[in-house]
Order: sequence, then C-alpha cells, then structure tokens
Amino acid sequence: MSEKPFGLCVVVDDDEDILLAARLLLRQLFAEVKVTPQPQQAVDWMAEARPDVILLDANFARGATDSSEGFRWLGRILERDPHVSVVLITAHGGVQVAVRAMKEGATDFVSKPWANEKLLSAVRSAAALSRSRRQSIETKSAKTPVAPSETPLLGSSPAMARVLSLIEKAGPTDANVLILGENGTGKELVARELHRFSRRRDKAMLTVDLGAVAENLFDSELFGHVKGAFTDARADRVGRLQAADGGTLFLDEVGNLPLHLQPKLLTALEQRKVTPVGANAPVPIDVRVISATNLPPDQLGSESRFRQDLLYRLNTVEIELPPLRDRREDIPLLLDHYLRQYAARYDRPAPALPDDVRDALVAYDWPGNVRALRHAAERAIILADGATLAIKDFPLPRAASAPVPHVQASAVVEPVAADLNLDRAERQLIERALQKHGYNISNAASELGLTRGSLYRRMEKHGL
Ligand SMILES: Nc1ncnc2c1ncn2[C@@H]1O[C@H](COP(=O)(O)OP(=O)(O)OP(=O)(O)O)[C@@H](O)[C@H]1O
Repeated sequence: MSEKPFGLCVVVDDDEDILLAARLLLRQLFAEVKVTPQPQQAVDWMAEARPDVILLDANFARGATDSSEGFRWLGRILERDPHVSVVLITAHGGVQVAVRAMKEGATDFVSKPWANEKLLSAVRSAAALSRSRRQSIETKSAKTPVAPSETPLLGSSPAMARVLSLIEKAGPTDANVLILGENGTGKELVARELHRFSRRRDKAMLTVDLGAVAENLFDSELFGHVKGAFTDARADRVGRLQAADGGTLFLDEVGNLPLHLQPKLLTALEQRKVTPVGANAPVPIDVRVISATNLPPDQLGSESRFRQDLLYRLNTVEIELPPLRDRREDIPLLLDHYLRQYAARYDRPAPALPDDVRDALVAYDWPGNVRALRHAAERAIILADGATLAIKDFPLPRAASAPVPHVQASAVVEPVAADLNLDRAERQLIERALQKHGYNISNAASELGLTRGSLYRRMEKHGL
C-alpha cells in the first residue's frame, strides 16, 4: 500500500453521492477520510482529532443558494481550530462567494461539479498549508513528507531531455526557478519535480495560484495578516510565504501578480523576511520560490507588466516548456501512458491504437497541450466500444481525423449562431475564446466571464 502524505480529511455535504465520490478520490492523499452530512458532526470530530483539511459544502438547507449556512459553519470550525484549512464547495459558485469565502478564512474554494485533478490539487495544497501553519505556530521542525509524485514527467524529445537535465541540475540547489510555457505544458509537474530533487523535499511545497486569487486578497494570501488588520481579519493568519518556511513556494501564474505588490514580494525575497498586513515587525523566512507563467517572454520583459528587478530575482534559472506541437515525438509516449492508466482505472481491456489513429493524434496541434491529451485519452477509454480505439473516440475537431501534418485548431470552429443547442454552443464559445487568446486560460476565462477553475471544468466537460 502506498504511503499517504496526510492524516485526516473531513468532508461535509448533504449529498450522499458527493460524499462517496470525495471519499474515493481523497483516499489517495489521506490516511483517513471521514464524511458526514452533518456539519455539527464535523465540529464534534474536531474534539477527537485534528483534520488537515475540511471540505465544507456551502449550502445545506434544501434550495439554499446564498452560502450563509456554509459561512456560519466556516466561522465555527475556525473558532475551534484557526489553523485547519477549510475548502468550501458549492454548486452556486461565483467570484463574490469565492472572495467572501477567502476573506472569512477559507483556504480555497471549489465549485461543483469539480474536476478531480483540480480538487486534488486544491486539497493537497490546503493540507500542506495547515501542516505548515501548525508547524510555524508550534515552531516545531517535524517533517511534512512531500506527496509522492503521482505522475511521472514523461518525454523523450530533445526539448524534454533539456528540461529533465535542467531539473536535475537546478533541483538540488536553492536557486529560484521560473518555468515558462503555455497552459497545460506541465509547469506544475516540473515544479513538483524540482521540489522532489531539492534538500527541502521533506518539507511542504505550497502553491499559490495567482490567477485564482482575488485582487484584494493577494496581500493577505502571500504575506498574512494580524487580527484586526481589516474588518474581516478575525484571527492572525499566516501568509503562504511564511507557511512555506523551510520548504518551497510555487507561485503559479506569477504574471498575474499586481504591479503594486511586486515591490513587496521583491523586498520579502531580498531580505528573507515578511511583514504580515497590520504587523509592525517582520518575520524571517527561508523559502525557495519556483514560479510559472504562460505569458510570452516579451510580455514578461515589459516593465509596464512586470518589474524587471523582481523578474531577475525569480528567474535565476529559467526552464521553458515547449508546446506539445513543437515536440510531437512525445505524443505517442504520453498517449500510451495515459491510455494505459485510464484503462486500468476504468477496468477496461488494454487499449490498442491503430497506426492511422496514432498518426492523426500525432499530427494534431493539441492547443491545450498535455492536459488536453490526457483528457482526450480518458474520454477515449470511456467511449470506446472495444479494446481497439478509433478516431471517433477522440474529441478532436473533424478535420484532425485525417492524418494531415499540421491541423490548425483555428480552422475548425463553426459559427455559433446557427446552432441553438446550448451544450454545443457553450463548447463552441469556449473554443473561440481559447483560440482568440492563444489558449491563455486566464484571458479566455475573463472574456467568458468565468473563473479559471470553472473554465477548466467546462473544458473537461467538453473534452477540450
Ligand atoms: N511531461 C508530462 N508527462 C506526463 N504528464 C504530463 C506532462 N506534462 C503535463 N502533464 C499532465 O498534464 C496536465 C497539466 O499539467 P500541469 O498542470 O503541470 O500544466 P501547467 O503548465 O501547470 O498548466 P496551467 O498553466 O494551465 O496551470 C497534468 O495532468 C499533468 O500531469
């Protein structure tokens, strides 16, 4: 049996199906997952054991959508243990609920139906955060084992060989690393590998997705705050820079850090100290920072977007992950890996990929990169009639089914207006937004009026 990185997770939701799904999914991270439809039960359990994470439904009463129940229980849970990480779940998402959740002390926010990969990532970060908070409060140096890497970083192309060699060289040093690449190219996976190779591997790697943090919360999220620093600051809160002390902080989508906060981050990194919002004295920190962005280098190099002195602090080593279309040699390897993995997961026979299907998949441009390939493999395994996969099992634009060398994604979107099917229209709109923004998820999500998380979920739903 593989070692579980965390101890206890409690899930509270009035829907039995959600409880079952969460229990099955989260068992891979936690030694114990307790589920209950009763929030009071969760609070009672806290008297017996300290959960690392509580996943809390925001709406209990039938038909309730305003999340007030959830916020009430959030307050009670944090009163009992201000260091537990609470991840709020709700079917009635929206930026306002997310902002309020974070302001009232939730660690993260996940909308239903969730994408398994994103929920796991949110819960893993939340668990690492509560551990680190407790350690920094108790000033103990107990070990927090890093989660074993669930996905190996695959690739045999010369470009990936370069990436792997850089990871081996830069990993064990304490150098800050900046990872560049389009969405879905594997930046987070590279960050995990760097951490795994480092002397900090027994401490936590915490993640802050700066593409998902509301603008007014950046400060408190990164640097922490003291009780009373602003209206909703009901207790001291350790920021992620401090919580990652001794370990690694992964700043995802660092290009989204607002200009006015960039000097504060620079000062913290230069002086190795953070001053929580409302505090007088700085706190020393020992953190290695790994950052990632999907911004093209020319935008990152523009002073109006990103302070160059901060950039130099972050990019002691730079690792560029090329898009999948520029390393097509890796496609068969990735396909085989994920097809086999999903066949095992869904209890299907070992899949066979005929040559013409493989050629078409290698010829496809994969604008969503490895993430899209992974989802396509999962979907194909689920949809296939037998062990032999056909091109129709893959959600590629029709033009891609012929093995032509460079399938341009932009050539395949049809106008939305003629088609009144809501589901298809949604898919087309999402495809258009993604293409318009060169698969920059943050920009496409903002144009569609969605959060990055809900765009990811919709992309998964449509197999994009
Ligand atoms: N080289 C690889 N080998 C195996 N799996 C990979 C590889 N690269 C990416 N993946 C898989 O693709 C998915 C996306 O990877 P990841 O989240 O690391 O990308 P990202 O560049 O950080 O994306 P984003 O910019 O959208 O946050 C994950 O499921 C990851 O496991």
